[in-house]
Amino acid sequence: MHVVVNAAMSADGKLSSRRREQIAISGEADFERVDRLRADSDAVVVGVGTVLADDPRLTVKDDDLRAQRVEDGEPANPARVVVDSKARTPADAELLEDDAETYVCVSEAAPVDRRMDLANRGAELVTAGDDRVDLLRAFATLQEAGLERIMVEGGGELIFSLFEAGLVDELRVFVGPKVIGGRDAPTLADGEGFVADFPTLELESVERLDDGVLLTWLAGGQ
Ligand SMILES: NC(=O)c1ccc[n+]([C@@H]2O[C@H](COP(=O)([O-])OP(=O)(O)OC[C@H]3O[C@@H](n4cnc5c(N)ncnc54)[C@H](O)[C@@H]3O)[C@@H](O)[C@H]2O)c1
Ligand SMILES: Nc1nc(=O)c(N)c(NC[C@H](O)[C@H](O)[C@H](O)COP(=O)(O)O)[nH]1
Repeated sequence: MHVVVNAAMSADGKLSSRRREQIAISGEADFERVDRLRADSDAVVVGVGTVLADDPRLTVKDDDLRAQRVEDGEPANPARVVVDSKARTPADAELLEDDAETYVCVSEAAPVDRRMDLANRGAELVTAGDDRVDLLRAFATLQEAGLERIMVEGGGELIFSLFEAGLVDELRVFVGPKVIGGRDAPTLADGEGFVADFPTLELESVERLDDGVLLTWLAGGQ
């Protein structure tokens, strides 16, 4: 399994505003790059915070990229995965629409009726962890289901936990030309934060894109 975390952050490191409203940080070229990365993935993963804030569809937008996947014997869209301890994904969420397979990873603490609602909407449920989704176990189950090329689209809580679990192989960050500010606005890695044993990265490439810069880092540098 290869896990790429992809996100767009403002020049001051925020993923969205303090109201958790989605903000276009990427320009056209970066959104096209994200679409190509989705098309090259077996699954696109988000946390339930992102589902509740943005209601994303997580499909490949470009018709030619979808057609190419089908030609290659793959489903038109990658699978979608929500990390959702308490099964809070709304039954009318866009990513439960039937344009791709959807996995919802829940914990034992998720109410049974909520799990049933999601199963009735066609979601594949993966149960891992007591109170919170155990990411190592959930990702192992996804791998068993044949999902090898994983793209994570955020948000900051999930990204932190993936670094904590040692699951990140690559980090691609578009740094865009906006200042969002706000001590409570989501950043690239939120959660508890590290106080020691900080994950380290090795810079793979730097690319000017739109009016910002795309940084590609590999996990496990000096
Ligand atoms: N700019 C970008 O590239 C980008 C991408 C995605 C999201 N966002 C923004 O990020 C915000 C949402 O991010 P967020 O940090 O609030 O939520 P998130 O998407 O990271 O989801 C976090 C939630 O996932 C659940 N969860 C279950 N198990 C977990 C685990 N082991 N570790 C961590 N979380 C676990 C918890 O309910 C937790 O609250 C929104 O404002 C959205 O617009 C921006
Ligand atoms: N790459 C990127 N640049 C941005 O400027 C921005 N705001 C996001 N935000 C990511 C967030 O998760 C969105 O919800 C999904 O990118 C929406 O996905 P859809 O279009 O619904 O498929 N992502």
